[in-house]
Amino acid sequence: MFKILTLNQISIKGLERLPRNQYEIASEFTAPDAILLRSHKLAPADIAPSVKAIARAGAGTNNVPVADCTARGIPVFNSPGANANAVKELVISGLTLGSRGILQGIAYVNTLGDMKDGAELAKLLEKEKKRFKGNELAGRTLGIVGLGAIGSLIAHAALDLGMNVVGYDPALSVDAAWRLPSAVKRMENLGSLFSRADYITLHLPVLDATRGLVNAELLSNCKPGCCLLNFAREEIVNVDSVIEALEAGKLRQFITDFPTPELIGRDDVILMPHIGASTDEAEDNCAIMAANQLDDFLCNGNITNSVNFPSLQLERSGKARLAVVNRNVPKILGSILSILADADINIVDMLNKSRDEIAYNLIDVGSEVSDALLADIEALDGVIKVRHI
Ligand SMILES: NC(=O)c1ccc[n+]([C@@H]2O[C@H](COP(=O)([O-])OP(=O)(O)OC[C@H]3O[C@@H](n4cnc5c(N)ncnc54)[C@H](O)[C@@H]3O)[C@@H](O)[C@H]2O)c1
Ligand SMILES: O=C(O)[C@H](O)COP(=O)(O)O
Repeated sequence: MFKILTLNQISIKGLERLPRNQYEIASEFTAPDAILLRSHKLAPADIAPSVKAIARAGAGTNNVPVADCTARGIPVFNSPGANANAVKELVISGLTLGSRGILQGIAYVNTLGDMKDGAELAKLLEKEKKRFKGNELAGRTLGIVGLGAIGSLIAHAALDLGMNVVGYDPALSVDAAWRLPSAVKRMENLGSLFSRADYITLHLPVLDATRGLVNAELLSNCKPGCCLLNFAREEIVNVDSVIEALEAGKLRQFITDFPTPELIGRDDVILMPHIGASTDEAEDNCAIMAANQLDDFLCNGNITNSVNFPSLQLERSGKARLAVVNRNVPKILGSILSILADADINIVDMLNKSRDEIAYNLIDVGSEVSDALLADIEALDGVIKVRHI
């Protein structure tokens, strides 16, 4: 029986992927086998020694201490693309809210509750509506920073709205490049994107290299009247620089899913409470993907969509399976295989892959493996974790 610790509310459709005869699921456990979470901020000390895997039902894993998990031999999974459509739809709403006086118009109408004469009300609204006039998106240029799962969906939607689209992504994967519409113009650097766009939307992860990326220097490139949207992460944008750019008229509006105190109450800012992925569909998709990946790892040792481990799947064969995590240095695999050979244990199938500083091995053997032999493998210099599945 595996114990799964949930640190956020996880969609029931995902939890149903973890059958009750194999899994106990609760929000409190002292020695869980795995952690399933969304945006809960996890500290290294919160990860019990019993934890074998962590699954983030969502895209960003900046709330998980990934480097610490790698050092401890714990794979961290996420759900790439599973909430991308939800974010795309909210960004399209952001674009329309940023181009017309929609929120201001709604707020104005709501002040008129005392007017009881319908004809008078209609006359007043016809007189006042010019205050809420805006501009169309068609013909304007949208700059997309980060052209992965979300950025590429937004590129398609913006082109459908008649916008021109320019994009920047220095780490674009081949798969992501295939998904991009050919009409997206590739920008060589962020400065060029910022100087061309009427609207700029951010869809990149927070990393050491992207923290504070949108700063005063970059914002100085903006066309006056530009509108910036941040549905990626708070840390990517320097809020003081954004406020200065708003006050200098460099930016007309800032629309974000990550409010900070100094932004609240400003007329030139639209704040949402981190609801980019808050749809039934996205919550179900993310939870199902995360739970399936966790199940396949705990039951078979297979790894799909990990942010720190290599991707690796091996059909089950033989009597038992060993899953071994070790430092990615020569000779360790040879030492593991020698221990098995000395114990007369035949290897039926095996797969070994590495990613950065760690290597991961699935070894199917023809006979049962004793606890003493597992302890010998675990005691090898450079071996981080051994599981007998
Ligand atoms: N508001 C929300 O609720 C919400 C929901 C989902 C995701 N997000 C955030 O959006 C981010 C992107 O999500 P995704 O699903 O599109 O991820 P993704 O991994 O599919 O795409 C991210 C893209 O950013 C690119 N990138 C990396 N560094 C870059 C840089 N310096 N400049 C430009 N591009 C760079 C990558 O190459 C990749 O193509 C997530 O990491 C998460 O932080 C927010
Ligand atoms: O990175 C993500 O997937 C989003 O920020 C969604 O976060 P949430 O699952 O807490 O809504």
